[in-house]
Amino acid sequence: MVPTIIVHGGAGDIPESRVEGKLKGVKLAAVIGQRILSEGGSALDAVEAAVVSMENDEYFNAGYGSVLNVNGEVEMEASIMSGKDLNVGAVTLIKDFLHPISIAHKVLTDSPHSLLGGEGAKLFALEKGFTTVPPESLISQHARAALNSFLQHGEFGRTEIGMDTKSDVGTVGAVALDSNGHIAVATSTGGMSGKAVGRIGDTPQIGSGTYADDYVGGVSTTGHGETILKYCLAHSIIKLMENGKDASAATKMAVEGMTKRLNNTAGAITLSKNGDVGIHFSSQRLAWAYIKSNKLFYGINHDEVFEDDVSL
Ligand SMILES: NC(=O)C[C@H](N)C(=O)O
Repeated sequence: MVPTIIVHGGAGDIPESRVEGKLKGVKLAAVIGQRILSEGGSALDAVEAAVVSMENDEYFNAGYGSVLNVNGEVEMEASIMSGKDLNVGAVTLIKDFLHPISIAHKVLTDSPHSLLGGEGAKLFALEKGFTTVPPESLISQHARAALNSFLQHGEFGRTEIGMDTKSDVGTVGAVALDSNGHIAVATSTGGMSGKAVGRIGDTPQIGSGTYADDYVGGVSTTGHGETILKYCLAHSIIKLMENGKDASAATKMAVEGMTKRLNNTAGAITLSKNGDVGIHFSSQRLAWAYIKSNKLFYGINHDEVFEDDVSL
């Protein structure tokens, strides 16, 4: 099996000033993940490493740079899934760790549970040796400005259709196929600016933000959480593929179907079990990148594909 990785850096109405930083970040994340795969590493390790790289980057709404809830606090969530055995790990309401995706991965490997939240997730992380960081150290200037703008003009629940909120975008995700034919998916987010304290979105919910099945493929989603979770967007795409659609057609059909039915936007990245790629977004933009046959493909606007040579 030829190993492949695809990553995204969030769907939405991404302002011009954030385009370059996001493209740089998704390209780097794809290279980091692909390096692990090309050395024979697992899809799970590759997607974690790709997401960790974007959690470190203030251009994304995950880890450092996460958007803020209505009280001005970071509350992050993440999930990871192994297509080999359908094992999952997810965390939510994480306030003081830099890498929620790594804690989610530990839940997958070291816990009998699938989703841990809040205080329990913190206890688990501490038990497993993760170190806390001061919550303020996760807050970027951009996230603060986004909350201020939300508090002045925002209406929670509208992304692009009907309302201009440029601040929520930047959830990150990765889907990888390794040389053993295993698929893994990871997704991580700070959620949405101005969300209620304790709000949980689509990202930690398996079938909505993340799904992986070696028999079919893997999907990571981004966009308006309350909409994505009603449609179980990631699993909707998997179902369409199971019923014969290719990765590209299934991704487009489910994202467009969700948008039509629920009048809100999202994006998704997909890999089939054979490594075929699907990318679709009903939002204005979605930053994405993938690597195939030593070529790095990437883009952010509709109908746009750039290509670079890549040396790993
Ligand atoms: N930008 C995003 O993708 C936000 C995320 N899906 C959420 O609603 O929590």
